[in-house]
Amino acid sequence: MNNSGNPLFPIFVKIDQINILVVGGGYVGTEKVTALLNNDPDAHITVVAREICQELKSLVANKPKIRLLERPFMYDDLTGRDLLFLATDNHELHIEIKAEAQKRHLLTNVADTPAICDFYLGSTVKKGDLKIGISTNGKSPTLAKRIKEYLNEALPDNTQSLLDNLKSIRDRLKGDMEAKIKALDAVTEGWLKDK
Ligand SMILES: C[C@@]1(CC(=O)O)C2=NC(=C\c3[nH]c(c(CCC(=O)O)c3CC(=O)O)Cc3[nH]c(c(CC(=O)O)c3CCC(=O)O)/C=C3\N/C(=C\2)[C@@H](CCC(=O)O)[C@]3(C)CC(=O)O)/[C@H]1CCC(=O)O
Ligand SMILES: NC(=O)c1ccc[n+]([C@@H]2O[C@H](COP(=O)([O-])OP(=O)(O)OC[C@H]3O[C@@H](n4cnc5c(N)ncnc54)[C@H](O)[C@@H]3O)[C@@H](O)[C@H]2O)c1
Repeated sequence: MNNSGNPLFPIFVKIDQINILVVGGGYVGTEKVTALLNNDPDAHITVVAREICQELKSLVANKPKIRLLERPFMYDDLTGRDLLFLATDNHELHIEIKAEAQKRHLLTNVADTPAICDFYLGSTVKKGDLKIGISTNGKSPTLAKRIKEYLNEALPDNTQSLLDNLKSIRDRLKGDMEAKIKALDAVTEGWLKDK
C-alpha cells in the first residue's frame, strides 16, 4: 500500500446527533455554519460571538436547533461540546481556546491556523445519497473546488435512482456475502461506461 501523500482520515459525521460550537459570527463563522447546514439542515449548532453579522442571523432564522449567543466567549462554552470551530479575528484567543479544547479532547478547526487544526473541512460533491469528500491536505482549496466542479459535471444525473435500485436489490438478495458482492458487482459493472 502507498502510504505517502495525504494522511488525513476521512469520516462522515452525523451532525444532528452531536453538539457543535462555533466561536465567531463574522464572515468565516458564517461560512462554517453554511457548510454545516448545507450538509444537514438539522445540524445542532451553537454560535457564540461578540457580534453576530446579519447574514448569519438571517441564515439561521426559524432553525430551532441553532442557538446564537451574542456575547464574548467564555471557557464554560466548551462544556458538553463534541466539535469546535474557532472563527474569531483574534489569533491569540484561538491559541488559548485550542489549548483548553485539547485538554478536553475536543476536536477543533481553527480558521486562521491550519497547523493547529485537528480536522479540515473538505470540498463536497453531493448527488442525492452519494457524497464525495475532497481534501488536498490543505495544499490548495482552489484545486479542491475545481475537482468538485469536475465531479459534479461527470457524475450521471441518474445516480440517485441507481442508488435506490441497488438498495432494493441489496435488500432482496439472499445468500452469503460473497454471492451478494458478486451479484452487486455485476449490476454496477457498466455504470460509468454507459454514461
Ligand atoms: C473545502 C473548503 C471548505 C470551506 O472552507 O468551507 C476549504 N476551503 C475552501 C475554499 C477556499 N478557501 C480559501 C480560498 C481562497 C483561495 C486559496 O487560498 O486557495 C478558497 C477557494 C475559493 O473560495 O474559491 C482560503 C484559505 N483556506 C485555507 C487557508 C489557510 C491556509 O491555507 O493557510 C486559506 C487562505 C486564507 C487567507 O489567505 O486569508 C485553509 C483551509 N481551507 C480548507 C477548506 C481546508 C483545506 C481543504 C483542502 O485540503 O483542500 C483548510 C486547511 C482548513 C479549513 O478551513 O478547514 C473550501 C473548498 C472549495 C469549495 O468546496 O468550493
Ligand atoms: N475573511 C476571509 O476571507 C478569511 C479567510 C480565511 C481565514 N480568515 C481568518 O479567519 C478569521 C476570522 O475572519 P472573519 O473575516 O470571519 O472576521 P470577522 O471580523 O468577520 O468576524 C470575527 C468574529 O469574531 C467575533 N469575536 C471577536 N472576539 C471575540 C470574542 N472574544 N468572543 C466571541 N467572539 C469574538 C466577532 O464578534 C466577529 O463575530 C481571521 O483570523 C481571518 O484571518 C479569513
